[in-house]
Amino acid sequence: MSILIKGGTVLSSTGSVAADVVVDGERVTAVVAPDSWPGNADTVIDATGKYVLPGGIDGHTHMEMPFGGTFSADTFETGTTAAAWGGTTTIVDFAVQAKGTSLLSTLDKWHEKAGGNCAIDYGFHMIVSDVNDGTLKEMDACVDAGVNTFKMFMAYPGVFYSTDGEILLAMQRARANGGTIMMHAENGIAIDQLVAQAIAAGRTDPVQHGLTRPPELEGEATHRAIQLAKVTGAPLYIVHLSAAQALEAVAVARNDGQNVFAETCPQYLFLSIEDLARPDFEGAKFVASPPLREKSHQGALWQGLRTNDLSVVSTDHCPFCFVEQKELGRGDFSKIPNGMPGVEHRMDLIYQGVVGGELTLQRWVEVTSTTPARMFGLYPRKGVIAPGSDADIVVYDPKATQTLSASTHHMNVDYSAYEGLEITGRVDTVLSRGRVVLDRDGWHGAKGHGRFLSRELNQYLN
Ligand SMILES: NC(=O)NCCC(=O)O
Ligand SMILES: [Zn+2]
Ligand SMILES: [Zn+2]
Repeated sequence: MSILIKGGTVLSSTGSVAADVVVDGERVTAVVAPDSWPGNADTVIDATGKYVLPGGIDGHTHMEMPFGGTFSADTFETGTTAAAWGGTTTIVDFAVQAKGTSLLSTLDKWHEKAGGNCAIDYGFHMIVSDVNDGTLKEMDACVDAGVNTFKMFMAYPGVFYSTDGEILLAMQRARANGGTIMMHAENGIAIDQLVAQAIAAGRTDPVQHGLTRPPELEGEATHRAIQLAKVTGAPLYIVHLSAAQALEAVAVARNDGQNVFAETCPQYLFLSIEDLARPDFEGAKFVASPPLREKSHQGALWQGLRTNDLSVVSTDHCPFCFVEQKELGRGDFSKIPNGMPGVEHRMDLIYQGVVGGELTLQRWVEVTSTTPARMFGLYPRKGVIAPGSDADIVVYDPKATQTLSASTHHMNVDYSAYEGLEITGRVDTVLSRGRVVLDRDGWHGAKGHGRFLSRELNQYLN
């Protein structure tokens, strides 16, 4: 089955060019000057006036994640389908080690959950929540199994939290086996005290979630994680960075030549603590950790994306329904399941940065696709349109407009964090490994099309 995508502007992280793209089977076979391909394709996609870009890679999602006594609402099927609707053709989700269990049994469990259910390709990171001799040894086996990124938590004492000593041990192991430690950097010990004080004083509304997790405690934890990484020589990737103080710590380390990388998420660029403060428990829709910040942080984050101190935009997609799930924390904000939906809107929202002059087109592609591909060991199979690459391709209409809404999105969650937001740009057609999974006629994908990606090591280091 061959496909010719003709008449479009092909984007990469380094430039844009008028070109036609030829796909044969699952791969790109040629990128040629307009109208120069002599062959006859089975299917021709007219991309006139549109961008043709490598499919998005969302390196931070949580499908069916156990959290706070419930599970995030998207299954691997619904979540990967929604991702594709938004122009994302690869996700890297998190397998979650429960305390007292092994990493390899955890990995088996996540393979069972995702296998045969994903509409697009997927990989796994491993959440390490129980550091012991067995776990440390198993980290090597995870690397061999293509899961070489290990998320640890300085937040959530009693749940996912690791002590500084445990983090140090895991970093030493990652230093030895080529893995990368991903860090949820918030000072959970201090935060828990602030949370207990708020509850005792009767301050129980969702906005307290933000007020008890001040940006200084993200900045402090980020700095501490960076120092532990420096002592051990391990590479470090800060996940869901939200605060200017944390960005400053990352920038200092990078200027020093340390292998520290960071991602932010659309919610920190577009939403704020004012959303957490919405009345009638509406703020619960916006409870995620780190919390939404004052708007003053947003300019620093956009700047960080330009300077590459923030190299990746992921979503931290972790949806919980407002009715039934967020409800668990009515009367006690600390019981609201942490997380927000977003996997469907990342490409569109970051494109607003292009529309608004914050980012170039090339940088849009770089932070949403090419850098995640390199960071998570998938390049050049993913993250670029070039001969030999997987034909994960998005045809994007830069002039179309759309209004984001729960009534039209495809995520399995009963609200949109961006309800009513009018934006410019829209996904037109998406190919996943050469299969047109959606176009203007609708959905043509299928659960089970997505394959597990055994990933190479971080390509910025190896
Ligand atoms: N971010 C969040 O609130 N929920 C998902 C788990 C995590 O990434 O910490
Ligand atoms: Zn986290
Ligand atoms: Zn997360």
